[in-house]
Amino acid sequence: MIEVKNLSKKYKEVEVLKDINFTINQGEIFGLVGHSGAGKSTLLRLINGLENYQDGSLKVNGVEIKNLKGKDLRELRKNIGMIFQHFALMSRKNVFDNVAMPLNFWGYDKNHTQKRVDELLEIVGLIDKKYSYPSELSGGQKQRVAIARALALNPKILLSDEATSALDPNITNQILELLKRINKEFGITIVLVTHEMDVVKTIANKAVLLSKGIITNQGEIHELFLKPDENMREFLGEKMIVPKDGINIAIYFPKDVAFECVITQMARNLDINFNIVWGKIEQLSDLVLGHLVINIDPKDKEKVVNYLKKTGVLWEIVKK
Ligand SMILES: Nc1ncnc2c1ncn2[C@@H]1O[C@H](COP(=O)(O)OP(=O)(O)OP(=O)(O)O)[C@@H](O)[C@H]1O
Repeated sequence: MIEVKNLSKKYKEVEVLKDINFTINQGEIFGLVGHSGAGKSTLLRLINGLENYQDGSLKVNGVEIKNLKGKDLRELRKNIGMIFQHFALMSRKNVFDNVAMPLNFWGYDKNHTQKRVDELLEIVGLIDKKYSYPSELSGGQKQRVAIARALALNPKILLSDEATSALDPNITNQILELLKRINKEFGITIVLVTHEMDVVKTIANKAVLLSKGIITNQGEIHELFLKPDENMREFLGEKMIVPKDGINIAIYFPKDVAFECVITQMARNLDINFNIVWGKIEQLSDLVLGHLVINIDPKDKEKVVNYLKKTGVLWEIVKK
């Protein structure tokens, strides 16, 4: 659905996206994650043709975005809804008129617009606020209006630029639940830009991690979290503090063995003692992942390694 190949983007002489490659399939919730200035918003603007790129290819439904002009570009944007951190609502228009804006722009008749706006306000749970003005709404409600407006023309893709960054955690979760429901019920592909890994963890299926215009990591969410490498750990702000003595072994529990008693069984079967020196359970959108570090006596290393190889868990010896 969205295919990015060897894409590069420059602002004057500064290359802000370098050799970007990824594919987003229809119906996915895909995260573009990274620190401020990584190039996430730029990438999102390239997808809906708001900006141009110098090298490489960016195709939406097989169409090269760079080549689109005039009516074709407007048609592309009709198929792509967008929501923003600060909602971008018109303060002088009420909820109904805000949601009706795209329908009016495309010249739909009054009856269709009335019906469609009511339908959308039902979907986002705001039918009772139809005649309220943005200033009378909470942040979460404003974002719901923005979501309704973004869906007005039945887009195939919804782009979300830090849509929950201005909201508190509780409201963030409600908006993420709404986005999940929209994705499921209408099959809309969602691309979300965020600097919060929690957001991606909660709803995305796949993500790319961007750093200074380069993709450092990409894949299924559970893979990214299952065995986070240096880049992921740095992004997550995670510092593993482990003992200097002995051998530290990190064990990652994939989805199908997350709850099995690998550790206790190993202690019993091998008749050894060890310490658990670091641990974390990660709740992802629909699964739980475990990550433990054990500290063993060097004399047990071979036994433990051989045992772990047989269990099917992922593991590695932590470098000192
Ligand atoms: N219109 C522009 N002209 C020149 N440079 C720009 C322009 N827009 C963005 N940049 C630069 O491109 C780089 C990527 O910016 P971008 O906004 O895409 O990052 P981001 O990851 O979305 O960050 P943030 O979360 O802070 O918005 C930054 O170095 C930024 O200064």
